[in-house]
Amino acid sequence: MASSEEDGTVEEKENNNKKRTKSALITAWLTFYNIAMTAGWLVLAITMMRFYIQKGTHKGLYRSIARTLKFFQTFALVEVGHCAVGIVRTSVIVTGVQVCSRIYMVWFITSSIRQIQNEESVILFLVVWTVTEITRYSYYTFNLLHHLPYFIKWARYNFFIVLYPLGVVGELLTIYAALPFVRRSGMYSMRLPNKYNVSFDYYYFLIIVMLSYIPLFPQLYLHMLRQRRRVLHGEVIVEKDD
Ligand SMILES: CCCCCCCCCCCCC/C=C/C(=O)SCCNC(=O)CCNC(=O)[C@H](O)C(C)(C)COP(=O)(O)OP(=O)(O)OC[C@H]1O[C@@H](n2cnc3c(N)ncnc32)[C@H](O)[C@@H]1OP(=O)(O)O
Repeated sequence: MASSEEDGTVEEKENNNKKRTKSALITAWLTFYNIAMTAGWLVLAITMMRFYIQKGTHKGLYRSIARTLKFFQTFALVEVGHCAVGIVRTSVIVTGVQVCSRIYMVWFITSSIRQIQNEESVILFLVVWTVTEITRYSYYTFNLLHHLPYFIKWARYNFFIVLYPLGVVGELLTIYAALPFVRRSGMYSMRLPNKYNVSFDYYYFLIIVMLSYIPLFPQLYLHMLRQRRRVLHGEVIVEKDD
């Protein structure tokens, strides 16, 4: 009897130790990840500012940051993994839509179509993303370190009110600017007849992507407004399971 009680206690202690080690490893990984991402977006911000100050124009700016942008934006896929394995309390769907739409914007629109890289709309979404991400990742970092300055918390849950719609405007105008080039070049499209007997028109796909903002954006925006009420005003929000 005594020995089984002792076993129970030893087992409990071992389980608690394992849980503590796991939680410390997760915190260490998330802290590293968030610091790396804050640094990445800070590098992008500084590179963009330096480019503009030195050249006095936004033309050529996208090309100068394309590699770094592709790297850090694509690396954000890790975040979908964080949600999927449950190490952060965020919906896989919300994060997935957010991250994938950005990666799509970078790889399959802006980087693929050189003719649109100097559009003002590209600069608009780049500036908006950069401010958002520096704020968001520094919020997560300070939060994990239990030293969160109030202005970062405030910025994380207020900036998006203006930045989110501005980012969407920048993205939509960029896709719109891409349409004529996509139509003319027939890029990423498959015309019949072909050996797979499949037809795909990237031009119409882009129009569908633009239309998909109509149902998706309000949901993401409302999600952020609910997060804002929860974090800044302490409201208890019961969300549907995504
Ligand atoms: C084929 C392609 C098709 C494409 C189709 C396109 C349609 C797309 C339409 C929509 C378009 C959107 C485009 C995006 C544009 C922009 O980004 S514009 C820029 C402005 N944007 C914003 O300001 C919003 C940014 N988005 C978000 O913040 C997202 O909603 C989010 C990234 C998914 C985060 O939301 P959420 O996690 O729910 O909120 P949080 O409050 O931040 O986190 C909840 C809890 O989880 C913890 N946490 C999350 N991540 C981390 C982390 N990395 N490290 C540590 N902790 C993390 C966080 O601390 C919270 O914890 P608690 O406080 O304990 O609850």
